[in-house]
Amino acid sequence: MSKDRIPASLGGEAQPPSDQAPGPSTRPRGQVTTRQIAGMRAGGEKIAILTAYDATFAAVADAAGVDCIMVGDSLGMVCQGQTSTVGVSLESMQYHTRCVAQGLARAGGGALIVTDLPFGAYQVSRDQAIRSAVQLMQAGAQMVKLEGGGWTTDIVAFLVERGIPVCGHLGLTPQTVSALGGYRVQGRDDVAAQRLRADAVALDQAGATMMVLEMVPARLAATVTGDMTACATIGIGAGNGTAGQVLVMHDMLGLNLGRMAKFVRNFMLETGEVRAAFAAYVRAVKDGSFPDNGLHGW
Ligand SMILES: Nc1nc(=O)c2c([nH]1)NC[C@@H]1CN(c3ccc(C(=O)N[C@@H](CCC(=O)O)C(=O)O)cc3)CN21
Ligand SMILES: CC(C)C(=O)C(=O)O
Ligand SMILES: [Mg+2]
Repeated sequence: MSKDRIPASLGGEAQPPSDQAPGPSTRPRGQVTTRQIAGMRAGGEKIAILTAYDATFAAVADAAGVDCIMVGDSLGMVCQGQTSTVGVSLESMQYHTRCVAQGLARAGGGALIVTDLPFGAYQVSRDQAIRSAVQLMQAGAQMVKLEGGGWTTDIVAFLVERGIPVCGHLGLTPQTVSALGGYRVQGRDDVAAQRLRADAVALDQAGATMMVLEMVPARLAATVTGDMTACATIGIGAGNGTAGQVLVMHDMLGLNLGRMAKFVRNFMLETGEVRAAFAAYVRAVKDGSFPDNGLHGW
């Protein structure tokens, strides 16, 4: 699906980069679909995403205009107080997905729900991956996200063929923090950059609708977002050349247990109120003013 460019008749004509901020979102009210995400990627409207883990915050983020809500396994860190995402269970992901889906249903919200497959729920086999993904879809997810390149291509294609939209995740993949040796920038040298580009193309061809690029050099993320792939690249600490952005909700509200990552902007400081902070984030992503720190020094 992601290989098919959206025809101009559906508003999918690619636009050259522009200094001018795009107008208000053309997304119709109601449920955001994978088709609309593909159209936004092709048409140049930036995709604004926040994480949420419960009904109330999900409904408030939706009302502020986020296109997707990610039920991230970061909940292990921000909700459960763990120091990594490695210990998060599939049951926890189901529970928080249900909370978010219920909140959106009750508020009449239409943001697309993307839930992380947690560590250990897709590494064993394609069988295990589809069973886990089905559990998340039945809990209310509308797309599942999994981390890694190379070896995941096969799993992504398998899920997509069976009707489960997939979001990839390359660069800093927190589930493999032990192997990576810490939460650090990825794809810096030529070999690592080439591997990331190859992984991105493979995920795109396997049918991924979206792809998170976490803590990679801005130039590399922008290259992957060019003609190389058709899927919607979503950056976090990856500059502003991606098709969209995501932040952990708590971070952009200025709330954290540990050290705040450099790529975070605290939207509470300029707004003083949660609803306004979410709205300011959506506006800043849509008009391209967040992130504003170019290469982030990496
Ligand atoms: N609250 C929260 N926000 C996140 O963005 C997040 C989570 N939790 N949990 C899952 C992963 C882990 N992530 C992280 C965790 C730490 C850094 C960090 O410490 N970055 C430093 C180091 C940079 C470097 O050494 O190159 C930074 O200053 O940005 C970044 C992303 C992103 N995800
Ligand atoms: C930050 C997003 C991309 C994520 O994976 C998470 O919240 O777990
Ligand atoms: Mg995650």
